[in-house]
Amino acid sequence: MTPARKPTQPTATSPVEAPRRPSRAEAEAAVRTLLLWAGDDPEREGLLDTPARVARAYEEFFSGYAEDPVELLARSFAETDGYDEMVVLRDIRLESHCEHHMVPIIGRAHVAYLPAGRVVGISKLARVVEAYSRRLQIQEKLTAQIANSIQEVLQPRGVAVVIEAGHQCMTTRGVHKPGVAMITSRMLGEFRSDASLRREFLAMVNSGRPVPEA
Ligand SMILES: Nc1nc2c(ncn2[C@@H]2O[C@H](COP(=O)(O)OP(=O)(O)OP(=O)(O)O)[C@@H](O)[C@H]2O)c(=O)[nH]1
Ligand SMILES: [Zn+2]
Repeated sequence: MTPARKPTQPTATSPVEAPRRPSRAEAEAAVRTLLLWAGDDPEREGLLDTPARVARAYEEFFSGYAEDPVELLARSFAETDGYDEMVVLRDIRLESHCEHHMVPIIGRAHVAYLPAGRVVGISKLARVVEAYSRRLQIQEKLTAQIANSIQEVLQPRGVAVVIEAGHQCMTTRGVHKPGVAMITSRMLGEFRSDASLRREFLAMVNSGRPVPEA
């Protein structure tokens, strides 16, 4: 698992330092520069507090870097009377930001696993979705990270993750195509090897429904 705030890994030949986190004052100064870049006046009354507001908003949007999904999934329960059927969490609201344009990705995630003795608190699956969503992302990596972390920590017989989302970098700028859904999936273990399980999961989440507009 990649530790928080270390996007690059050192290699044997070239140790890579995690980038220094700027101070809040430096972050606010950067927002003032962007306000000027947008063509406005950061000194006018309506914008005076905006750099501080944006810094606070970033703390919220990107709080996932400080979350450790392994910790979130660490507590599991074995008293299930042998329950070994699929557990599905459907329609988990997903709010992320695209790493290319830093604009919202809005959608929903569907997460399933096949317990192997132990089950996890269902809110923890939604928390794992949040921990990875509240970072700069591309949807493929987000989907894989959610599935991989559940597989690694819980070690179930299989994990399935589907994400359906709209990307505001495609709706409010650039190619301007509203209503386009990006759908990604990651199937591990028995979900990957057993087509009928996969179909059962996909039927449960009914992934063809309209995606929320970005
Ligand atoms: N695969 C993938 N691409 C994404 C995702 N989010 C945004 N993109 C795309 O990332 C690409 C970045 O392409 P660039 O050509 O470097 O950027 P750009 O000039 O702003 O591209 P346009 O969006 O086409 O204007 C764009 O095609 C985006 O649509 C994602 O989650 N996954
Ligand atoms: Zn983008």
